[in-house]
Amino acid sequence: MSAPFFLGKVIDTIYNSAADTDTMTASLTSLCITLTGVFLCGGAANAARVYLMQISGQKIVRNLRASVFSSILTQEVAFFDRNRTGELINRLSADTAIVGRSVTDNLSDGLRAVAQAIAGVSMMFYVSPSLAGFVLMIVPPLAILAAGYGRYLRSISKCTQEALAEATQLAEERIGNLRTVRAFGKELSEVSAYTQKTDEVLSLAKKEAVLRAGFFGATGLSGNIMILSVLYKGGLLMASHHMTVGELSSFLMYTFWVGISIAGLSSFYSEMMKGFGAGTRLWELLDRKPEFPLNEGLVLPTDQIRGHIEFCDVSFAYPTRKEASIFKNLSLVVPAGTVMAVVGSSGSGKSTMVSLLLRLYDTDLGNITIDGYDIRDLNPYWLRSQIGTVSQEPVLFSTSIRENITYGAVNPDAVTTEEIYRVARVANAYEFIQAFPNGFNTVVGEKGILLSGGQKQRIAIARAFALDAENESLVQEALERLMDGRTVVIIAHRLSTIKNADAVAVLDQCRVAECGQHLELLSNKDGLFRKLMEKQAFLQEEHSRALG
Ligand SMILES: Nc1ncnc2c1ncn2[C@@H]1O[C@H](COP(=O)(O)OP(=O)(O)OP(=O)(O)O)[C@@H](O)[C@H]1O
Repeated sequence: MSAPFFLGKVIDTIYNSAADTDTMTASLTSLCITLTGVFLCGGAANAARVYLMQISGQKIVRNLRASVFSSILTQEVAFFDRNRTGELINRLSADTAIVGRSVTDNLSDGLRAVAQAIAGVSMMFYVSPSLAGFVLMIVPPLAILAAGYGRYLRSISKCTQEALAEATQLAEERIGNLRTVRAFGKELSEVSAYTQKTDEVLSLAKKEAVLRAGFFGATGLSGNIMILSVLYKGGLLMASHHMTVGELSSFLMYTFWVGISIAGLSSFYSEMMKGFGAGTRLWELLDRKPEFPLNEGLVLPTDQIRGHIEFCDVSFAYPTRKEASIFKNLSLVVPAGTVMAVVGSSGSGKSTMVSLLLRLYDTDLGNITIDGYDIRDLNPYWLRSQIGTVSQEPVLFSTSIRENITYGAVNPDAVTTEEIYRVARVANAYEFIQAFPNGFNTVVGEKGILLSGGQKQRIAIARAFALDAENESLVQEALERLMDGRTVVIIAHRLSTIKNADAVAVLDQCRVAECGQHLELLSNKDGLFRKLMEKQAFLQEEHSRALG
């Protein structure tokens, strides 16, 4: 007996031999045994399917997260001027989770629904091709409806993720800067701003719910239409003796089965479209090629580097503000082994010079050379590893002091405790670190918030030392040791720092307006440097008067 007819034949037997109790009992028993067997096998197969899909789905999510994170970290710095942290974090956590869900539970349930639908439809065709053809006429309009619904759901899902990203961005920024929010007493207004953002998410969720309800209603209705058409057309076929009661009953069962599969399929389809919507933003990020490479280009032998820096006719504007020129034909020479102090009014481009030297951005015109090599030909990763940076506001990570110091090393795991102690001593940081109850294992808090400004700077100096393995005067002394035997560019505000420099460059009007030794520049009464220093002396005087 062929399989698709099995149930039909069983029903026919039961129907035809209703009077024959023995045959009926035998038939019912065989039906029960068969169904039990099917259930047991189905149970085991189901368990295996769910387990395998879960594991492979989680692996997909893990790989997706790692690829997205790697893609984010390799983008050029200008990318981060355009994309905000909270939004990127949202892509990494929420978007990947949605895509993950659509490829784990959902894909597994979807595959089962597809298999069930294929089996059911094949059975229907096997039992009665003409009836199956008639009943399945509902499929083309349903497919058109599904296509429209899918497209709309995808765009709603994308909008929802974007709204959610904005809410996350707001939360991330305000929580990260809670001290400022509190200082200005803005807690309540920030809460209402956040609620407003999440309201957008809610209204999109409502739209999605309406859409989903409509689609699910339509698929449910199509199931009912299929049953009704089986009863109608099947009834006619039976009346004209083209179908037996058993065949019609089994056909009806397969139709139910296909109806249930369609409900499962529509749920799968909805989740998949939602996943696609969230995924669009992820694929954009994954496919994005950084504007310049991270680890390609010339690597010079370390013993050949002298550190002669030249800015030649450099013109530059930030990519996000192309119309505002920062430099126009700026030229500056910093001879190897010398200390150059760069001064200028606020916003004149001092930090920008350092960003260009580190090749965080490329110049628009002109070039920057180190020992005659254009930095665009050098491997950026290697270039940065040759430059130690100590910032006025050093950024520490919320790990231990030990980890923050070794972060500067090429291979942090290889740095010994003795080396860490040595660099900490040179940076004048050893004493205060050891005074903490947990010493070098003290966790510094987010962005080093649990330390004072001077302590943060000294740890940053130790970190810059690790590269090659209570206050201003200590920082200054530590800096002097760091500068020994190197070419140094200092962005200086204080005369005390400028005094120790071999030369001073004054930035003004997008170029180097004055350059020379500080005494020489000071002697020029109408010079910019003189004016800047007079202003600073005046401000310092004001400041001490206000304090005292
Ligand atoms: N990432 C950026 N995108 C767009 N514009 C920027 C960016 N960073 C700085 N700028 C602008 O470039 C100009 C120079 O900034 P820069 O930080 O180099 O000045 P600075 O001389 O170091 O200032 P300060 O003494 O106040 O620290 C400023 O007008 C600033 O607004």
